Amino acid sequence: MPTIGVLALQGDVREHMRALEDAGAKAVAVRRPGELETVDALVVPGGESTTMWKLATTFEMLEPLRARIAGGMPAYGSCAGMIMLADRIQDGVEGQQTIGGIDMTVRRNAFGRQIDSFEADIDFAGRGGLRAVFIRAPWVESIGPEVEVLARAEPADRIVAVRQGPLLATSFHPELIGDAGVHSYFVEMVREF
Ligand SMILES: NC(=O)CC[C@H](N)C(=O)O
Repeated sequence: MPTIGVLALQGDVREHMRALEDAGAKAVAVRRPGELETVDALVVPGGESTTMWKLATTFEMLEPLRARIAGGMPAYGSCAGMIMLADRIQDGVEGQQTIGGIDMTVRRNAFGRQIDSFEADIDFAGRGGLRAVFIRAPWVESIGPEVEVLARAEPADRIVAVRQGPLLATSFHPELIGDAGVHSYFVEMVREF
C-alpha cells in the first residue's frame, strides 16, 4: 500500500486524507521537509494558493517540494493545488510563486468572475460521469506538448484536469463529494511509478 502525503500547510487536508484511504492508500499529513522525505507521493489540497505559497516559504518547504517533484515523485493538486503545480500562473498576487512541475499556464479564480462556485457532471479521463465541485476555481489557459487533457468543463469547454507523467491536477474538488474516482486514478498512477 503506497504512503501518500497531503501537504498540510493550509486547505482541505482531512478530506483528501479520507479520499486517499478510501482509494486504498495510507495517508499522512506533511508539514516539514523530513515528513516529505518519507512519502511515496503527495497531494496538494484545495484552499488558497497565495497562503499556501507564503506558508511553504516560511516553513522552508518550497525548495524541498520542487526537488522531490524534479526527482519524479508523483503528485496530485486540486484547485489551489493545481495552481501550486503549474509552471506559470495568471492573476496571481505580486511575487506569487508555485512549486511547478506541469508545463501549463493556470488562471487563478478564472471561473470565479463568471460563476463563483458550481457543480457539473464531467467526463474524467474517459471514465464517464463524475460530479465535480468548483469553488473559485482556476482553469488551464494553455498547456505544453507533454501535457494530456483529462477533462473539460463549461463554460467555453475549459481544461479542468490534466496529467503530465507522474503529475495530476484538477480545477475541481473530488475530495468534497465522497467519490474516490480521481483519488483511485491517482493511487493507480502512484503504483505505476
Ligand atoms: N477552492 C480553491 O482551492 C480556490 C483556489 C483559490 N482561488 C486560489 O487562488 O488559490
